[in-house]
Parts: sequence; C-alpha cells; structure tokens
Amino acid sequence: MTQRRIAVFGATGSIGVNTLDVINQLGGQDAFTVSAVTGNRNVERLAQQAIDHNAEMAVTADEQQYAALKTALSGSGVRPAAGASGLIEAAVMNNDLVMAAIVGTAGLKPALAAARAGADIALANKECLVSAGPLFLSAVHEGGGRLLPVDSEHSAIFQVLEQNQRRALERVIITASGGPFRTKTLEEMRHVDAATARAHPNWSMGLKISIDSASMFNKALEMIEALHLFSLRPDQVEVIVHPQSIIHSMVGYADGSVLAQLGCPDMRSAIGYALAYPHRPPLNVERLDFAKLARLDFESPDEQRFPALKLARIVMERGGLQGAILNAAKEIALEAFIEGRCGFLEMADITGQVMENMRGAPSACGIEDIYAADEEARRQAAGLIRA
Ligand SMILES: NC(=O)C1=CN([C@@H]2O[C@H](COP(=O)(O)OP(=O)(O)OC[C@H]3O[C@@H](n4cnc5c(N)ncnc54)[C@H](OP(=O)(O)O)[C@@H]3O)[C@@H](O)[C@H]2O)C=CC1
Ligand SMILES: CC(=O)[C@@H](O)[C@H](O)COP(=O)(O)O
Ligand SMILES: [Mn+2]
Repeated sequence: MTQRRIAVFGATGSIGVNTLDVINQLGGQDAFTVSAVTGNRNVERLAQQAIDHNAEMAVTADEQQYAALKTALSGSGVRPAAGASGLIEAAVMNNDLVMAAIVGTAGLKPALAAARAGADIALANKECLVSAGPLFLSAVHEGGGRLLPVDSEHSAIFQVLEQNQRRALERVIITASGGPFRTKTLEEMRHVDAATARAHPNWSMGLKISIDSASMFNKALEMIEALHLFSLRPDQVEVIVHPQSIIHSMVGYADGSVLAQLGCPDMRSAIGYALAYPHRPPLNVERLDFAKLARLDFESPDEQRFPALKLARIVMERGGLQGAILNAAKEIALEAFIEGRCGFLEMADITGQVMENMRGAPSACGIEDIYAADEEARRQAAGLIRA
C-alpha cells in the first residue's frame, strides 16, 4: 500500500478509536500520515491520540475546550484548533482519505468540505446521507474522491457488489440485531431507561447509536442511507432481524441468488476495508467459528413495536427534506430520552408528528434548505417534548 494522508473526524469516539487501531494494524506511520484528529469534549484523549499518531493538527469542535487542548499539547509540536473553522481546516488539508465518524448532523459540514476537496470519504456518519443524500453524493462526485461505506451493513453490501453484477441487483437485505428490546412488548418498552437501552446485545458502540439500535431508529437511518448510497428504489430495501449480527447484510440478484458478507461483530473489519480499499488487508480480529455458532436466526421486523421503520418508508417515498426532518427531530427526542425528559416510545411519536407537521416543507434540497428544515424540526420536536 502506498502511504496515504488521512484525517480522522470523531477520533475520540468508538469508530475513531477503532480507526486508529486499524491504522496501526495496517502499518501505522509507514502506511498513513495522520494530518488531523478531531473530537469534541474528550480533549485529554484527543491530545494523546494526536501525539501517539504524530498528527499535524488536533481539533476540538467545542471552542470552550481550546485552552485545555492547547495545554495538553504544549511542547508536542501538534497544532491545536477549535470550533467549526478548525474542523473545516482539517477537512481540506490535502487529505487522500477522511474518516467521517462524528456523531449526528454535526458531522455534515466537515464531511461535505472534505468531499468537495477531493478526499476519499470513509463514511461512518450515516446522518450525512440521511439528511443530505443527493447533496452529499454530488459533493463527492464534484470532488472526484470515492465514497467508501463504513457502516457495517453498507460495507457488507458494498463488498458483495464489488464482486458481482450491479445490473442484476434486485434487492438489498439489511440485517438488524433487533437490539436489547427485540422480544419486549410495547408496554414493557414504555418504561425502559437509557441505561437499559444502551446495552446492545452484540456491538460495542457510542451511546447514541446504541440507543438508536434499541428503538430501531438506527435501522431506519440505514434504510435511507442504503437508498442513497446504492441508488435504489424504496421497494428494493428490505430489513430482516438477525439477532446474532453475523451476517452484516445481503444482496439478492435477478437469478434468485442471495450473496452475503459475514464476520464477527467488530467494526475494525469494515473500517479496514474502507481504509485499505481496493485491497482486503490482513486484520487481527476474531475469526468466525461456525461450529460454535451452530445456528443463525431470522425474524420479520415488527413495525408496530418499532415504528421508526415505518417512518423510514415514509421518508424514502416522500424524499425531499423528510430525511433531514426525521433525523433532526429524532436527535432532539433522543437527547431528551437520554436526559430522562421523554419516554422511549415517545421518540418515534415525536419524530412522526414533526414529519407530518412539516410535510408541506419545500422540496428544494440545497444546504440552506437542509439546515432550515433541520432547525425547524428541532424547534418543533423540542416544543412537543415540553408540552
Ligand atoms: N460505533 C459504531 O460501531 C458505529 C457507528 N456508526 C456511526 O458512526 C458515527 C460515530 O459513532 P460512534 O463512534 O459510535 O459515536 P461516539 O459517540 O462514540 O463518538 C462520537 C465522536 O463525535 C464527536 N462529537 C460529538 N459531538 C460532536 C459535535 N457536536 N461536533 C463535533 N464532534 C462531535 C465525539 O467527541 P468527544 O467524544 O470528544 O466528545 C466523538 O469523537 C455515528 O454517526 C454512528 O451512527 C456507524 C456504524 C457503527
Ligand atoms: C455496527 C453497525 O453497523 C451498527 O449500525 C449495528 O448494525 C447496530 O446494530 P443494529 O442492527 O442493532 O442496529
Ligand atoms: Mn450499521
């Protein structure tokens, strides 16, 4: 592999830490120059990562943390930066590759800037495609870089499609673990708290995506993500509950064949595929033991207990700004749930209500329209929570 220049956005989070581990596994500074690492609140970890990986710059998105970051980096030779301008600067540092792993729509502007600057984008931040699918894809196209999915399901589909005929694709089948409440009744789910909801059965991930898995909002986002990423029609996007999370997703073809990508639930596999693309690098991750697994199970998703899936179908059919609206309202409801201000089931109620209220929003999808819809959806969702 030739040496490449990489910026890691969201370095202090779950994907970010795994990305830096994969960089080490792929040869560390012999394989990659780390131009920048970014974080938000965890400046101690950010500074240590920047020093360990000999980064040129470390950026905290939170301007209040700048002084602490500067102190932690003093004498290291790493340049500290902060805020939106710092993130944009890191995005356009002549990078070959950018890991987009900030959580939420906060990651959209830097990822757009990196795409426009021509870097390959390793995309973990699914919100970029949910909120701004066509705009984001145009930015990648204009910049001339490649879009390399990191989300495990989309990496699986991407890997299957690499070896097979795109023209014969009939459907994608996205697997879902079903989360910690897969077998709970609606009544039981009404009373769950964030500590229970964040306990994912198979994956070790950040707080927000873990709770989104429990409500299946994560799967809702992934349906919309797949629609844009693979240029699908809504009826070509299927979801199947697969509690073991061993099959990461599948593609069904015109001859009736279904091809799948399998592996232990470890994000370093999908990250490694994106970082080494088009090569498949050796990685020190656990190997599947089929005899030990013994069985793989499947169930139809239950849209009554997990209405987020229905909301995703509405977004896919309506298009326009509905993805941005769903995501923004969901982010506000999720924050409220984490803080104990809203119930688990209310997250979907609030999101669905805001989507209905804003159904007549203009269909233009420029960046200003997206941010206006995002802001209005947040305002409305906050109003519903207070009510
Ligand atoms: N974790 C996983 O296995 C998977 C994650 N994803 C997606 O990847 C993205 C990251 O997820 P994950 O790593 O789990 O999340 P984490 O919560 O673990 O990490 C989030 C990262 O974003 C930073 N951050 C938080 N808020 C802001 C902000 N306002 N501005 C800039 N940076 C911010 C955090 O900084 P700090 O910690 O310093 O505050 C941290 O570096 C999400 O979009 C998620 O859906 C997709 C598939 C799998
Ligand atoms: C690892 C990853 O890609 C997550 O998005 C994971 O798929 C979440 O699991 P769920 O299937 O429970 O949403
Ligand atoms: Mn996923």
